[in-house]
Amino acid sequence: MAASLLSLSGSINTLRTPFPLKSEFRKPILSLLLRAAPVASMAYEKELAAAKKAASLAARLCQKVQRALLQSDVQSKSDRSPVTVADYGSQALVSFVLERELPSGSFLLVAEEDSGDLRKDDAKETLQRITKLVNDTISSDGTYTVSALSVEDVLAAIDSGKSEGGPRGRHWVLDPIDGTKGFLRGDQYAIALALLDEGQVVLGVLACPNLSLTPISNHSQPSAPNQVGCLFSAKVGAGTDMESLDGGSSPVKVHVSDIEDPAEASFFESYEAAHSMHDLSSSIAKKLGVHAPPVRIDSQVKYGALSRGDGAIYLRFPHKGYREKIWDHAAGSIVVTEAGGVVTDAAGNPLDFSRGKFLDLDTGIVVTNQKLMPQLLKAVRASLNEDAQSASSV
Ligand SMILES: Nc1ncnc2c1ncn2[C@@H]1O[C@H](COP(=O)(O)O)[C@@H](O)[C@H]1OP(=O)(O)O
Ligand SMILES: [Mg+2]
Ligand SMILES: [Mg+2]
Ligand SMILES: [Mg+2]
Repeated sequence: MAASLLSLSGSINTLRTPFPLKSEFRKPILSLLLRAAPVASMAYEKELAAAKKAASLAARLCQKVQRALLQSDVQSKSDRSPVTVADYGSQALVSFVLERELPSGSFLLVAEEDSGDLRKDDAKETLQRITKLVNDTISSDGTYTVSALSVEDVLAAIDSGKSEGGPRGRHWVLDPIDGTKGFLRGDQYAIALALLDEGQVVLGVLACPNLSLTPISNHSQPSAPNQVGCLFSAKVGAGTDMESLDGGSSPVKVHVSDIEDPAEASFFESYEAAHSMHDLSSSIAKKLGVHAPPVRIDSQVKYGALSRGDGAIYLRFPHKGYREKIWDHAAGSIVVTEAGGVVTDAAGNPLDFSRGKFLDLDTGIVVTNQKLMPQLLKAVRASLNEDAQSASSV
């Protein structure tokens, strides 16, 4: 309940409460929550600092692997082994850092990877590589005086991520590399880490090693190498910050686009057509009156870019049968909502992170600012109806 009340973000219309709330009660409850806001801004401070450190270190490991992958002329880009090494290495590092930075209390982590395949006989070499990468990254940071981790330590750290989540207690939620396809292409990917408290996302961090600090208006726009690498962080009731991943810039508050006219808006969608129905997005954008072509980016980097107003809308409509996982949206959604945006499913319901590993969604995920959301949901409904009608007439 306390965490639910602390999840004050955005407008009264997007306020999530653990019980149905009639509209006439929204105002008094909002003012109550506003009075509680200073408490909210002090909460989770240690946890946020630990999450930023964990995601930054994991990003360092991933960058090293991606650089080696792109420079190698032997390894084909379709070879999944480098990404496997980086996924596991990133997960082990995040779990290592969180456990050291927050030693008190039980540590529960819901994460994408587990050590099953790594314990097989043919994975010995891969496991050695991961262990070396993790140890090298820890010693490059220099803040932990621990002896080198053994392969068993690394396996145990990866397996800390076996929590199932749910509505009770605190659970960290991790995607060690979100946007595997982008990672392999040398494009965008993110390390996405969030904390759930009593089923609510209370903080989130997105490390985006290939995102430029300056706004992107088009995916293909190159940026100077020294301007690349962003860290977004958000805490309930405290807004969203962006800083450079290398620590070379101070955090700045970011805000979603304040565009009210969809004709001026641009929209993000998955780079991969297999991850989201591009036809449906273009039909929605057309109905809404959006002129600009879609900006296609991999991973939760889309949430980060949207939180600083690079684009105004994010549309995600996975193909039938795909079930969204909480680690693919927990960090991204709080980064956007704390920057003033709204994240809902296609029916306009807020995302519910309290049901375990999966999100129980109506059709898709839509993200925009508060002004555009009503029009966007109307266009979404119209396009989905058309889609259903044409499917039934075939
Ligand atoms: N068939 C699929 N449909 C939708 N999303 C997918 C599918 N396969 C993997 N994903 C996940 O979608 C996210 C990236 O999608 P996008 O870049 O299109 O936004 C990633 O979390 C990716 O997992 P992973 O974390 O393994 O990369
Ligand atoms: Mg993912
Ligand atoms: Mg992943
Ligand atoms: Mg994956």
